[in-house]
Amino acid sequence: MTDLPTFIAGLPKVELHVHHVGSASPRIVAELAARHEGRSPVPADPEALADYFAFRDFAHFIEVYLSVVDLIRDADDVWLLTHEVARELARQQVRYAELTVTPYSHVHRGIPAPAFCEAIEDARKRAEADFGIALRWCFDIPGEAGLPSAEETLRIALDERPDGLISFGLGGPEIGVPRPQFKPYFDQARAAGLRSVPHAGETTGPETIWDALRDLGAERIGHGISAALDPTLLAHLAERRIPLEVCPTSNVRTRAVASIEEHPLPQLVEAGVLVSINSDDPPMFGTTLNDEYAVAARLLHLDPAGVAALARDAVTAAFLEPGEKARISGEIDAYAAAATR
Ligand SMILES: O=c1[nH]cnc2c1ncn2[C@@H]1O[C@H](CO)[C@@H](O)[C@H]1O
Repeated sequence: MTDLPTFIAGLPKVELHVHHVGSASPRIVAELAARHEGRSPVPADPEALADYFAFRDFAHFIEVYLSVVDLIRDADDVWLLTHEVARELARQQVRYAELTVTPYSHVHRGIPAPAFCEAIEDARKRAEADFGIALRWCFDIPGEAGLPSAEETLRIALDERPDGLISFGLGGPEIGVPRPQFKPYFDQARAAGLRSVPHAGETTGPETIWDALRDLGAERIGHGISAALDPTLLAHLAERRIPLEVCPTSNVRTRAVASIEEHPLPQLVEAGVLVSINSDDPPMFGTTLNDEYAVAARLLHLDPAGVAALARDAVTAAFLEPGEKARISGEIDAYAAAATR
């Protein structure tokens, strides 16, 4: 029997809640910072960068996040970031990932939408060829930029419509950014066949999750951890099999949760809610997807069979064609059977 970290490292997985810029490794950040020497507060030195990625609170996290977004100045930077993020996911045996990108933030910094979409699409196709990983895009609205960014994000999604685009999201701060105002944009995105996956209940209460369900037609919820405070919501999510994209270490590092021991993941699972485990912004939180599976295994007291079941739940929650779901689940079953023989 292999030890749990080794089992997790080799386990085929999917990742559903991971941010494009948030996945820039220290090496990539250093390379991008070096390209724009001196004009950024983001340190190029990996040691200094680890200290830079320490957040007083969620608002401070968003401020730091946007300083890394500033490093991405042209389509080449976009391509480099995307291809390297795919490499790191594939290294962790990720077969399929829904990567959240925020086109508004890059277009707003001078990268034309067609060039941005061409860069992510070319990197996506090259990553599939180079690493055997399937990437799909969630275009998300940076909530702090309000309705103008919602308008622009929807326009880019519908006008450019890159082949890999499958979903429409809403990120950034929740406090002071009520979900209902974004209903018209989610209505149009869903009418165009995009799946609805807003963040909600990360730094605010269950009512934000109810708003995301009722006003934005959410099919999955980004984070959604405050559902643990509302038994009616828990029952609703469980009965309707509405998945939560849980990112345990993220919630501790952004101070949304005081400590990993207090994370509500066990209550969510106990209530029968379908949960996927994700890394969110791994280098910024000093974690990896594999580390997040190890954290979940510890919090949920899982053995390898239990961890394999978590991986299968993420496949269930994915916006994947049924045949692809069956293929990846079959890989998980075969791996788990061999490893636990
Ligand atoms: O954990 C998170 N919660 C909310 N937004 C996030 C998170 N990680 C990265 N972003 C990103 O923050 C940017 C500014 O709004 C958005 O691009 C969003 O995708």
